[in-house]
Amino acid sequence: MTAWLTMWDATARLGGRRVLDGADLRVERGELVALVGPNGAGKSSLIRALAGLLPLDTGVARLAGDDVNDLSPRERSARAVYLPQERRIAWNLPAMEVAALGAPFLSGADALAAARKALDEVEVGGLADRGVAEMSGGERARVLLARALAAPSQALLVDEPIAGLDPEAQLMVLERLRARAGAGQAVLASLHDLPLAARFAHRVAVLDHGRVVADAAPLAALTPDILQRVFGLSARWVDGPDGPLLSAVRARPQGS
Ligand SMILES: Nc1ncnc2c1ncn2[C@@H]1O[C@H](COP(=O)(O)OP(=O)(O)OP(=O)(O)O)[C@@H](O)[C@H]1O
Repeated sequence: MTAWLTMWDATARLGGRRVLDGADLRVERGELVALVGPNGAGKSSLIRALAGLLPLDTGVARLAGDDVNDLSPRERSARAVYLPQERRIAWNLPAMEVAALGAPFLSGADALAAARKALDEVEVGGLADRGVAEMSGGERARVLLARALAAPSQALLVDEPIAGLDPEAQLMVLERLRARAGAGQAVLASLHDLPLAARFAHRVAVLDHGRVVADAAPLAALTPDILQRVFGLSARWVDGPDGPLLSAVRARPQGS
């Protein structure tokens, strides 16, 4: 079966620096895949390449079997929506109107209905009429996530969807993303919280220097060896009542 999101042998440069270096990744519909890796590993670059926003030097990024660069904006948005890591919004629009921008190809009434549903989905329906410049960072992040969720799309490409959210909201968002996968979407989410990635993702892909160096069920991907080599952690997983917990120290503390 063709995976919904496919990246194969992708290389790309930014500012003369190689940011993807032979990256391979596949995400099927029905899967939540966590993309993890240290700062600068290339997670945002990989997600942007899949969204058609970062040109590849070699390799290919496909949405539902077609090269993303061969698709019109409308076709792209039907196949995958993109939540950027950047949470800035230029205009002080009400949350409802910002979320409705996620569904630009729906009629006005349908777009507003989709926006309302998406705001409720991430539990900020009560902020629908509030200007986004008058919100906290976490509230605004949830409105932007709602904008992505409002799109009638088959896949979600979400860059750090839980960054800046409180612990309860982090769990809520990951539950929602997992439910979206359960409903048949392909979901690729970059995450820094490894225990939450292990708990919620069907699969974890570990990116290091622009290359996917492990891609498997969470604890099969996040082995002690990978945690040491890629993340610089001396770590082990411990069974917790609600999921795996990571006991970790820096493998190479400064001055040692
Ligand atoms: N506009 C740019 N020009 C030049 N280099 C860039 C640019 N944006 C990112 N980079 C570099 O590309 C590499 C990959 O960055 P990217 O943002 O994809 O990493 P990331 O894994 O998402 O990091 P983080 O966890 O910090 O968000 C890094 O070395 C970064 O310094």
